[in-house]
Amino acid sequence: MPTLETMTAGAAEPQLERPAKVIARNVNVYYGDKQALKDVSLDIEARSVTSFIGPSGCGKSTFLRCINRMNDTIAGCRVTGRIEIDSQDIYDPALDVVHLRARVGMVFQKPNPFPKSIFENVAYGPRIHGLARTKAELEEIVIGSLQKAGLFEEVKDRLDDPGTGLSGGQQQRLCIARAIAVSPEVILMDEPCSALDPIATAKVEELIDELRENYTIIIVTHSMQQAARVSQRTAFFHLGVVVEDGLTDSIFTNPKDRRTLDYITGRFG
Ligand SMILES: Nc1ncnc2c1ncn2[C@@H]1O[C@H](COP(=O)(O)OP(=O)(O)OP(=O)(O)O)[C@@H](O)[C@H]1O
Repeated sequence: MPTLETMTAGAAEPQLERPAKVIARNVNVYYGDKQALKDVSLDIEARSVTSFIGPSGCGKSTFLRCINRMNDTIAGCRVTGRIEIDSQDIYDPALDVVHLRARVGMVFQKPNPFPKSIFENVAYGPRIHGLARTKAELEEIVIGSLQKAGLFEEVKDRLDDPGTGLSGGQQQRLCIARAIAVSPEVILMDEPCSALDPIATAKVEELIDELRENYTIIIVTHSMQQAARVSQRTAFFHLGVVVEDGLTDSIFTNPKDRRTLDYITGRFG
């Protein structure tokens, strides 16, 4: 573990190795009178995994929800500032939010398959977004998504069985298949493994590593080990601000801010 002495004060953080997919500038979020995020500015690298870490209540999920405008659905929640995906302002009033949420998929803490068959769970999104013209095309999307989510071999003989009958880890991979099925560009994952056992967690982490070739992934995690295992970049949140962000290795071995050091060495959180 690093000590304050080993921290290089003010060293310039390396630039992103790939273009930024998501750019946030001066984002503030309020729930009624309470400010949950303060002036957050962050670049999220394309086709890479970024972890959001930080103590409970510091605003990680709030910021995640800004990226697909899920906060719009929370009464009393107000967002200011600017967020762009591929240079497009996602808070532009003319933007189609349904289309945005297809581009920016989300996987939640608790696996939440629909009370439908395994097939229908994955087919639902492509159907409502009109992505398949024929039954064969729809089947192709469903099978391809289950394959990408590393689940197809385990469920290929029971696609008509209820999704809710799968194990927790399989359900989470089903939810990832469901997110992938509408060809998103960004996948947001809010503590996707916290309800899973270590073996199911390892499978989902392996999957995240494979998916980063094609998708920009942001994962909120309480596990610093998980952040270190799965992400190339990490942002540390504390009391509604992003204290620092950078390459995961540098955040964990050479943090620049005392608060990051205290968090990663377990002094709080
Ligand atoms: N729907 C909501 N209504 C009111 N306040 C909220 C709401 N959601 C979050 N908050 C508040 O905003 C702040 C940030 O919460 P948020 O859930 O984003 O933090 P977090 O870092 O994701 O926490 P955790 O790690 O515990 O999930 C907290 O003070 C929380 O109580």
